[in-house]
Amino acid sequence: MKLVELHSVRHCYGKLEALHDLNLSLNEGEVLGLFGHNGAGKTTTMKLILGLLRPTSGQVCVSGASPEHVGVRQQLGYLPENVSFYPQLTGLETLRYFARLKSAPSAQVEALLRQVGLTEACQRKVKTYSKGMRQRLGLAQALLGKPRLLLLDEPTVGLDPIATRELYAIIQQLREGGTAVILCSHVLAGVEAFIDRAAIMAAGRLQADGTLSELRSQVGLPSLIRVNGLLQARRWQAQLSGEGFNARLVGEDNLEVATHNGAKQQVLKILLEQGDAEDIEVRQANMEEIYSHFMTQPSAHRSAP
Ligand SMILES: Nc1ncnc2c1ncn2[C@@H]1O[C@H](COP(=O)(O)OP(=O)(O)OP(=O)(O)O)[C@@H](O)[C@H]1O
Repeated sequence: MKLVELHSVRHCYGKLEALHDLNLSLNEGEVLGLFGHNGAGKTTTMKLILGLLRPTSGQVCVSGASPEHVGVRQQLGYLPENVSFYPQLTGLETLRYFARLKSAPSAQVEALLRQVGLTEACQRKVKTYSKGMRQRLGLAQALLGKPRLLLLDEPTVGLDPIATRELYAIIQQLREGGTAVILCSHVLAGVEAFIDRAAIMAAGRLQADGTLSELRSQVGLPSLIRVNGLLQARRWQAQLSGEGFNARLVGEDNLEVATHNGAKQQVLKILLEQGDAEDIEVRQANMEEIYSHFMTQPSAHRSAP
């Protein structure tokens, strides 16, 4: 059984149809990246899964039941986009307060503060916390009760690169522990390493859904082979271009060659044969490129909700 299943879900806010015929599912322990432009319907999708909204039509199931079911709600953790706390409470008091609200064992509080790196700051008032600290406290709050499914709405907004990496490391630990995660984000750089699947939404519809390798083969974007420190780069560019490859000179001694799967080995063989490259890097299409591809498809330009 899938942990989450959305069947033909429509959701309307009054006359505005925010989601049209959405079908989406999630397995236990899977991390799904949910991406899309502003207003694409990501938060609405999350709220339906959380049971905070009801679909206008269609069905939303979590663990085979309605998310409004108390037993199901207890399996869910949510970090909203704009997390806010009582500024006068300390981190520890805040988490104890949420533990009571969620009927989670108070023994989890200190362990979670440790997990998100807030032990030392836990006696400080939340109003003195930085944005990154508040996000981490929000994550600890979402993890109370050991949820089977964690929904994170823009968890890296406002985080510096180190804090972002730390947050992803926590998601990685959770995944290893079997927690499923839906990660909704506009920050696509580097996200590939932390997700199992990506769903891309535009104007309330799903444009794409699959593992990264499935999406890569759907989009057919080339891999880039970058060769650094190549003596006579210009000569190699001419040879590769002569053989029909798209080879671009970068500076005087670097080459960038765009190749599709079948040709990758052939290009690498040609480049290795002349043996004077300092470094060769092969880079597959990343999430930003995959996303841009789907967003420039005509189907992504139906009138926005
Ligand atoms: N409470 C609401 N009342 C009316 N319209 C709403 C409401 N919430 C969202 N919408 C509309 O529904 C559509 C989808 O919004 P949603 O917040 O789900 O998008 P999103 O993908 O999360 O956007 P963002 O990336 O900007 O957070 C948008 O057109 C939005 O204006």
